Amino acid sequence: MIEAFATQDVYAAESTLMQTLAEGELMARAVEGLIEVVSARIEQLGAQRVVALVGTGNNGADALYAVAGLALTGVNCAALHLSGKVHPGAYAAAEAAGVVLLAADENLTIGDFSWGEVEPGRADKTSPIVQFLSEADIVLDGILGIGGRGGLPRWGATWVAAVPDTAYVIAVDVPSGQDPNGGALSADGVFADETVTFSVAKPAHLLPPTEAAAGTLTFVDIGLLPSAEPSVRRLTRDDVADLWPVPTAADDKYSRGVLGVVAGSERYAGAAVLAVTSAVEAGIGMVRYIGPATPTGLVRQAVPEAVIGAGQVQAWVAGPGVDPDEGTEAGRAQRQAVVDVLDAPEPVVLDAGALDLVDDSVALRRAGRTTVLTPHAGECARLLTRLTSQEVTNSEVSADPVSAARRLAEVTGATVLLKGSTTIVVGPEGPVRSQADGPAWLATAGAGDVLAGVIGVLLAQGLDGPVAAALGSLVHSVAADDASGGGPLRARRVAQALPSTIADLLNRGRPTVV
Ligand SMILES: NC(=O)C1=CN([C@@H]2O[C@H](COP(=O)(O)OP(=O)(O)OC[C@H]3O[C@@H](n4cnc5c(N)ncnc54)[C@H](O)[C@@H]3O)[C@@H](O)[C@H]2O)[C@@H](O)CC1
Repeated sequence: MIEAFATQDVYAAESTLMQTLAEGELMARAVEGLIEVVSARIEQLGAQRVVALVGTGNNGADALYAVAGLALTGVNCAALHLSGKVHPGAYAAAEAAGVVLLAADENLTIGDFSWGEVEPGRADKTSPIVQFLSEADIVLDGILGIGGRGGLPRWGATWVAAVPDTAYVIAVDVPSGQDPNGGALSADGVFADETVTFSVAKPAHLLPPTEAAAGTLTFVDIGLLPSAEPSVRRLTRDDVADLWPVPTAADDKYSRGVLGVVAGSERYAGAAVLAVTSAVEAGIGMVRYIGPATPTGLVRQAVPEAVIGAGQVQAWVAGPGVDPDEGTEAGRAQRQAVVDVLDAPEPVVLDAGALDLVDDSVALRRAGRTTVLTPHAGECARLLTRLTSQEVTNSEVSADPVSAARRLAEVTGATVLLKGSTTIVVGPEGPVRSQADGPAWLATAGAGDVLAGVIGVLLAQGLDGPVAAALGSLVHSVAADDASGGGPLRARRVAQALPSTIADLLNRGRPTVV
């Protein structure tokens, strides 16, 4: 599991740890790890020149000490820093190691040359800053770390605008200008190829949309161990074996969980097949399917294991392919079946068409009962608009998905899984969960029906809402990765990949006995 901690908790852990260490030891560990990572990239990329952007805090000191260390091993290194506002120890080390140093003023002048007119994104080629950075193969961003607040200062934005497109950008700890605790993305902040962070992730690394600015996340262990609760959790493939329910010899099909699936309509009949297939492939004891004639016929044919009709279940999936507008008798009956599920005592996944049937009675009706809502951004915006009587747009949800998911969890009392390239899970309490494991090919019709089936299986087997949602999302994405092999995929293949994906994940790390 990857856990991200809020900056105040990281600072608290730092100060506790520093009391046990010699002065400078913690930064020395960070710098040593940073040098190791940058050296590896120099080798991999055949890089000739490394340029550090050095801010006024310890983050800048990390970057400057790192280029000093690299220069001592013969690497061609340079550093841009603010005149008079640089860590003295790091500056002395860089000077002694022969790092080429350029000091710039906060008021955007260097000597007589004013480069204050350079607009971020439209760097003036005659600017000495642009020229200084033009030869950089690797740029080490040490402008702001976890002490950064309120985006980049103007001088910092101008430095970033001068970074050549061809450079490989490594952010030290946090991409400068992006809020370390996550939040809106800053367009003139750093968009790194890689971020080297220390011991633990920060929320910006795991949460959309700032996650997009962090690039690949690399950890350097400096011994930090925050005692606070994490703000964000992300499951990894290594966690699956500990969480996924595995049957024992004492189990039968009923004890392994029975899932009720209310899915499909005349118009969206295939969704029923996908959700039921997914549940069966993900290892449910039994599926009971409820739906109109056409999807029922398809389910009978495609999934002979499914039992048609109501009966006792341990959890429900309601909504895939349910058409909220179907005016037929069968359509009305299917909507009533969804409404009945809303009142069921068992855990429930409400997806797609069922979300349109969620009104402000849901918090009361499902109080004390496990409920997982699985909207995408558009469905989340529609739900929030309806439930809060305030217009919320799709783009508002996409710009700050964490706040939107939190708000929806608050007003419904449910666990909200907000779909996206990074999927967010917010429970009624506890940390935010974030999963970003699937290939972009997974953005395909029917993928959500398969996801709902997997989460339903986990709820039927007794997992709580947030864990079922996050684990379901991870396994669904890994199955998609396995099915895709780097190319296009259809939702049915994601469902069909589930048995071998789950087997691989369960056997991961298990020693082979020959
Ligand atoms: N405390 C420690 O012992 C360690 C800290 N480490 C590094 O130290 C970093 C944190 O250092 P700091 O606490 O000095 O914080 P930063 O280096 O992130 O910068 C804080 C400085 O920038 C200023 N600042 C913040 N936002 C600004 C803005 N928008 N415009 C202009 N100035 C702004 C602050 O007033 C402060 O002077 C970590 O991210 C990490 O890189 C590592 O060396 C590990 C050990």
